[in-house]
Amino acid sequence: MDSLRTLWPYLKLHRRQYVIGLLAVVIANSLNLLPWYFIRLTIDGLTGQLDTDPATPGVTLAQTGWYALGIVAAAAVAGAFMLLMRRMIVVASRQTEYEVRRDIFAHLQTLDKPYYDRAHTGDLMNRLTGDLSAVREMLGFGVWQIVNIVSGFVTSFAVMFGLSWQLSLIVMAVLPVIVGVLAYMAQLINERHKLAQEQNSLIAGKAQENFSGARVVKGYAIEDREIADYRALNLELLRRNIALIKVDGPLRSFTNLLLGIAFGLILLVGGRLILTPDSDFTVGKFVQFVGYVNRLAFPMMMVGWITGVTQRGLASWLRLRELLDARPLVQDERGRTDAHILDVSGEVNFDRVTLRYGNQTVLEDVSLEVPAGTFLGITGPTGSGKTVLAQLITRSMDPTSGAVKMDGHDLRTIPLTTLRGAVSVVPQEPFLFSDTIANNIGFGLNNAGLPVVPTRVSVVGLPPTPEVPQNPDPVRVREAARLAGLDGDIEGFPAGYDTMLGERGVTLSGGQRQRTAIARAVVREPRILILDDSLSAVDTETERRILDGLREVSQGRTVILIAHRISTLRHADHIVVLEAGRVTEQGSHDALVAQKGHYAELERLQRLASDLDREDDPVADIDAAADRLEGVPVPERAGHQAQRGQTQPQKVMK
Ligand SMILES: Nc1ncnc2c1ncn2[C@@H]1O[C@H](COP(=O)(O)OP(=O)(O)OP(=O)(O)O)[C@@H](O)[C@H]1O
Repeated sequence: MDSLRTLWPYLKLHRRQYVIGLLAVVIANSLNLLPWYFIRLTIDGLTGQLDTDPATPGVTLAQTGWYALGIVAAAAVAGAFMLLMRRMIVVASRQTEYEVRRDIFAHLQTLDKPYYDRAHTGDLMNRLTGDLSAVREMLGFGVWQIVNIVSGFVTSFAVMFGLSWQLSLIVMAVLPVIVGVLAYMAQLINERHKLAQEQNSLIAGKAQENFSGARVVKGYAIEDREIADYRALNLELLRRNIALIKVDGPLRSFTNLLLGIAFGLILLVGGRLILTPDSDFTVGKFVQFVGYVNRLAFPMMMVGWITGVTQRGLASWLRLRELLDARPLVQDERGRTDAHILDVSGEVNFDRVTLRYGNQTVLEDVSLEVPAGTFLGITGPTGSGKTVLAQLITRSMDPTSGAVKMDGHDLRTIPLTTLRGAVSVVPQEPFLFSDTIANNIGFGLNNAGLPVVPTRVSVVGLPPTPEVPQNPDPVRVREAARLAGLDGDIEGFPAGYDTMLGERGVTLSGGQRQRTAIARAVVREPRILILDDSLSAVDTETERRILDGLREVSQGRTVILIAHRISTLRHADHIVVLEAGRVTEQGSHDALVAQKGHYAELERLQRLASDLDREDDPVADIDAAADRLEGVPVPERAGHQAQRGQTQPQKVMK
């Protein structure tokens, strides 16, 4: 019931269609009673039962012609009403499917990273396809058949009782047993269908992961294991599907037997009624009655099936509701979010921030002040909390205690659209779409001027499919590509900026992917640009070009660069070293080297490594590449003294 209530907002959009469609079903059902009536008149006429004079036939050829015409006319009109029903109910179910799909997709867009970290893509896909189809089937074919069955039973029984109450009682005695057996069967089918659906989700998830991780599978040459795993899942699906098929075997035979018994009894009692002297039960009436019983057989069989369709539809709707009811961990809150904050300058402040996942403390008592326009470097051992620190700035999650602030506003008071419009992140593992490289770079630009998509589609004729503009400003795209050091590579591609990437086009190298993601972030001209280990896959020469670009970008912007390579960080205004979630060192490159802590050790090791490399490849020499940067105007570096284990806020000076 509750699931029906939540479906109502969608159903009520199509109330009119459902009412007209259902009336059409009832009318068609009533009209379908007529042919047997005309047959009865003909038989009774032919057998002389309508005539008092046995010497002449009780029906003329002309009359038979009219009856035949009546049968054809009834069939034609009933057919027209069935067409009307399809036009109304089946179309309404398709429209509802469109609306639910549209809403779920739009809602999924509002969910955040933690949701997608937990969700299985295969399962989401399965819900959007399999479950949505099950709901559509319930709302279309299901609704139609329920009304068809109910009106079929009511109209048929009304006439059948008029013909013979004795025969009607026989049918009524057998009918509930058959319907009960079929309903039980439907329940079994439903349970087993659910098991099969769950297995389908697992299979979809496995295939999706395998396709996404194809490189890893190939790299480790574990195709055979993958095939075996998939085969096991597939076999289990087959087993569950066979169990599903097996449900109705013996039960269907049993209902057949019951029907046979019912017809036997009808023949016996009906024959006796006809043969009883002075009885008004004629052969024609008997044939008409049997015709109606036959007509009931189909809806009877459908009862079980429809129960299954309805149960499946409702269960699927509940699964879809789970998607619609999911809420992002982080969202705007009435009373807390200040809608007046429309822009931020880029100043970030961590005020005694601690973040815990369960029992694990990921960040502890982190305090940091980053004035707008700072070039901030973050380094530290793997797992020390660098990414998490950056994620707090985009409010992927909220701190367990303390506060992250921008321009003095707690992030929780800044509208998410303002915040996410102000910050661009280049993630560690960039994702590229199967689209042109220009569209991949300009991905974040096309949010304005989108076509208005109708919320409801009309029954007669559909509006044209809206064209979503896909041409981000080419000048900005080229400039971003230049800043990311990608322009040279793109010019070498077959179709330049229109080169397709991914499944339908060229495959980019790791470094090219990283630079595409950097260009994508830069093109939006964000107030705060965060690069999470985004230069790890490029050589030092390319790194130098990107850093040059970032220097240009960083004029008036805050750039936060997470990196393991000292060469990447050395010219940052301020560098923070994280260890086990705590800020253990911070200051300028020179100050940190002088401090002889973790940073200085890292610098020494990397310098030694590059000294060794230099003999083979002078370009790979990190220091040499970094030295070339000396010609680039570097803003005055942070002038404060770094302190080891500092937890008090540190002002980062430009
Ligand atoms: N969603 C999460 N749930 C639980 N733990 C998490 C989650 N995200 C991160 N962590 C944990 O937080 C810690 C810090 O992770 P983080 O990704 O910030 O490390 P990092 O310093 O960026 O490492 P790397 O240099 O390897 O990228 C790790 O121990 C990680 O396992």
